[in-house]
Amino acid sequence: MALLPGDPVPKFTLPGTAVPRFTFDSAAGRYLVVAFVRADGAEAAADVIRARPRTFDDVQASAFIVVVGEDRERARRCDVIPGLRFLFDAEGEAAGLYGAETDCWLLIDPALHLLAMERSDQAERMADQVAGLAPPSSHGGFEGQAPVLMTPRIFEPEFCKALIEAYRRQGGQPSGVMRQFGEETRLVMSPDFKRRSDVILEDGDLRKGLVARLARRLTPQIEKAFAFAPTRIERYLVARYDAETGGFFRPHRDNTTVATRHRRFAVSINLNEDYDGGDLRFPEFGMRTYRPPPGGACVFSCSILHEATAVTRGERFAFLPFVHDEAAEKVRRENEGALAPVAG
Ligand SMILES: O=C(O)CCC(=O)C(=O)O
Ligand SMILES: [Fe+2]
Repeated sequence: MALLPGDPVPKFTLPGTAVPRFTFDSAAGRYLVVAFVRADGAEAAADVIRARPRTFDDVQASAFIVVVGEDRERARRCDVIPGLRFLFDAEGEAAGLYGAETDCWLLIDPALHLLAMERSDQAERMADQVAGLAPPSSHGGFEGQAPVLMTPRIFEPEFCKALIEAYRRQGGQPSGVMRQFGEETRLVMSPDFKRRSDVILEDGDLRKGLVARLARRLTPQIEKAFAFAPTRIERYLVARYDAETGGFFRPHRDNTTVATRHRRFAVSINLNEDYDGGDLRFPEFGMRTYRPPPGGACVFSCSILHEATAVTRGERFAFLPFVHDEAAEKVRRENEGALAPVAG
């Protein structure tokens, strides 16, 4: 089926110059220009972008030159950060998803929907057009707003304090990210992508207290906002991001590996407020940030792109479970075999 303007664009993951796997859809939040080219056209395509550094600055727009087929010059290709990245589609997999011949330029909106598709003779015109487009946050003609639930007073102040104390007692460990390698889902450390320390709560009374508060105060709100009734909690996890390490979690989705496919909604309940930065942002839906008050929750679909911005002063504590239902629990059981045993 041919891709038409307005359609969501297919997702793909390809190697880049600096990373073995670049997840294209994590670049949402700015206009994206994607050029599918053969190796012999790659530098000419890159020149179109390099000539416009003020447009391709990773704020207004980012460009991807996708080299389809063999590329003998691959080792010599240079990204220009911000703005320009090469991706290598040796098997023509991504080009195939787009029904793209190797002379195809796409303009994609910040929410990953197609705006225009052109041949390379129109590339300069397309690149010029990007400079004049509305800021990414208001690309639809209105200020973007993420489909998230912000709801206060899930935990009372004393309970927030008790969770922070439990964190300090147990001591946080640097936390990793889930990645898919073939059939296996592995937990890997990636300090450029996520910088945070976590505790999985062991205290039975605290766990009971958590379940009771979520069931009484949060579940009804989720049912009302999303017509979804969670029955399961995953991860009794208290996280700490701090200013010393500039703690952050870069844009990601929570259900992209086999062993995490069952996740439905992510919950961020802030436990304190004496810090700067450390806000949530949903780049597909604008650049405004979301910060639940202490004890309050931000609930969002595990499928939407989200990030936790860097903490620049103090420390941020948050309780960060995922919730799902019985149908999703079946999916979890089917897929739990994919999870690689954690080493050590
Ligand atoms: O810091 C947050 O509130 C969000 C954390 C997050 O996205 C995650 O743990 O997957
Ligand atoms: Fe997340």
